[in-house]
Amino acid sequence: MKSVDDHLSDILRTVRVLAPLELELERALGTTLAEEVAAPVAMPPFDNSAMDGYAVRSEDVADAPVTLPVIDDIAAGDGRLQAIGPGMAMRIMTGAPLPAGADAVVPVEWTDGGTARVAIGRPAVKGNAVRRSGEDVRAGDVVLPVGTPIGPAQLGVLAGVGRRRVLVRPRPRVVVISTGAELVEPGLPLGPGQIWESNSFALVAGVREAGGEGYRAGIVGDDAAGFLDQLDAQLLRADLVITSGGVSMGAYEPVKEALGPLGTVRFERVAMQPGMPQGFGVVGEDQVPIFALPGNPVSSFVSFVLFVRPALRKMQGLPEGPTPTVRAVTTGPLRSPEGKRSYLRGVFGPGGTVGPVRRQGSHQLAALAAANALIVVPEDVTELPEGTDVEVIPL
Ligand SMILES: Nc1nc2c(c(=O)[nH]1)N[C@H]1C(S)=C(S)[C@@H](COP(=O)(O)OP(=O)(O)OC[C@H]3O[C@@H](n4cnc5c(N)ncnc54)[C@H](O)[C@@H]3O)O[C@H]1N2
Ligand code: MOO
Repeated sequence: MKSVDDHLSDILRTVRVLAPLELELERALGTTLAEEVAAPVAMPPFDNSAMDGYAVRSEDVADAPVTLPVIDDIAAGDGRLQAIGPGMAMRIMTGAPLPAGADAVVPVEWTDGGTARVAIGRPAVKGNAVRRSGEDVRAGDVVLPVGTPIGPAQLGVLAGVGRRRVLVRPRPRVVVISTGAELVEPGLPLGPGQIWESNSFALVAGVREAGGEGYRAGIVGDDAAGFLDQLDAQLLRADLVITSGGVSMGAYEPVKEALGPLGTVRFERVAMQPGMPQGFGVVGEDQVPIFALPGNPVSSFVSFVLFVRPALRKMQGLPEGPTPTVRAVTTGPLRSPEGKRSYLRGVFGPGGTVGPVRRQGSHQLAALAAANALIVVPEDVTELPEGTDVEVIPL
């Protein structure tokens, strides 16, 4: 059987980072920066007041209390300003440009608030309540390097340095196709032998959380030709395809049947539990990567976390590597099949502990939903006593 690490290496070797795209700022949230962004001018672009108060020359208020004539009012946004001479004050608002000659702002709270003359109660030192030009960023400074994930604060600084459009690695568009004649859309009544389709909901949500755009392409029955038609139609809009079901050893395995003969998708047994049967390769003229995940709900979910999420990160230009883990100490004994790496569903407890949930079957979706972690048990370990230090993937 192939190891989990080898399978992930093959995937990351095949998957390519998406071509960059220029987007309006409003559409850039969740993408990754594909250019270095520098400030075209200093930020702030001019010296300005940090408070509402009075612009003064600090030497004129050094012996406060003093009273000075107020010769002008400066609001934020005011353009051309007269300079301030010795012994004068100007009323100034937060964000308004500091007039030439002034080197300090006296907050209004230290004064009588006068408009023609102002009584200043205490001295303000040079630079008091003044925000200097370039104090945030100097002209030409890089504010965001290539590869930065764009969140709210990064969007803020892009706009703050005057950008309207930005070059990014776009969100990967991912189509999820579920296969299985037994599957029914949730919300519709179940007939005999049927279950509600759930994998595509979890997978699309996982794609979105990982920074992609996920689309459910609906359910395909156990018919290879029908599956290929659906795949063909979906390839037009997909950077990546995920299928679930139809990859094991049964008599009706439409995904394996349809993709196997293409020769570009390999179906393998990976030494892991759950998620042993895995298909991966490329399809179509554009060599779109395709993951053929096993149908058991926990298996498809765990496969997503281990294999699809790292692929999506690479496509977005984010740092490559396996899904990160943390350490925790087990609160109960664990069992694992020999020769397979297990990903047991668990719950983090207080103080860095983790315990397995009670039901560990690949079909036990409710137990997965009750877990918040996958406990990793290495291939060569079959039993672990309580109190063992283990690797854990937070969910
Ligand atoms: N003889 C063998 N049988 C099986 C083997 C094996 O090695 N030899 N492997 C088992 C393992 S492990 C897994 S995992 C599954 C994988 O099966 P498939 O990928 O072919 O998936 P299906 O047979 O279509 O479905 C499996 C199971 O999951 C349910 N399912 C499928 N799709 C969905 C969905 N979208 N939403 C909810 N539930 C879904 C389906 O009803 C089945 O119960 O094969 C084992 N068998
Ligand atoms: O390996 Mo399968 O994925 O147990 O259920």
